Amino acid sequence: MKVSAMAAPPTLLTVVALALLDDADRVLMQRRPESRAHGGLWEFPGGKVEPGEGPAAALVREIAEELSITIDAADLVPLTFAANPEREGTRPLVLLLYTCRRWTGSLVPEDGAQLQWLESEALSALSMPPLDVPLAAALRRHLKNLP
Ligand SMILES: Nc1nc2c([nH]c(=O)n2[C@H]2C[C@H](O)[C@@H](COP(=O)(O)OP(=O)(O)OP(=O)(O)O)O2)c(=O)[nH]1
Repeated sequence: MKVSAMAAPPTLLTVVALALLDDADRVLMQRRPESRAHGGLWEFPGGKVEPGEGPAAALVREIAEELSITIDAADLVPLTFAANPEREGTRPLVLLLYTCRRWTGSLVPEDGAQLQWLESEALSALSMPPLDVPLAAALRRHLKNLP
């Protein structure tokens, strides 16, 4: 097929997510407002990278918006990623997970959202959006020094 006859390919959507860790290796999880997509599910806070934005800058911005705290891009450590199944007609998406152990300010959830600090063992009991599930499993392995 000629390129001109093909529909414009959907561009990759990059989404960033944060495992914010406290001194006891607990992770902060966020329950999405009921009214939104994936409403009521627990996820790593974060969101979409805007055009022209880098992933670390996007995460700093999303965390300020969602949790009302300040993190420094220099404190972000990439951990792993997840991707949706690549199917024709579906926009490809990658979800990049970073860890961070430093922040300033007090945690305040967004309207309708809830926040909870959890031991990594407790993550598997949460209802999560599909791509957060493998991220949580990788975080648990990382925190337990497992392969
Ligand atoms: N965390 C997470 N995000 C996912 C998954 N699957 C999936 O399509 N997404 C998409 C939904 C959103 O477009 C984006 C997450 O960004 P976001 O948290 O800012 O989403 P949102 O609902 O607030 O924004 P919007 O899409 O309504 O504009 O990633 C998943 O399994 N986990």
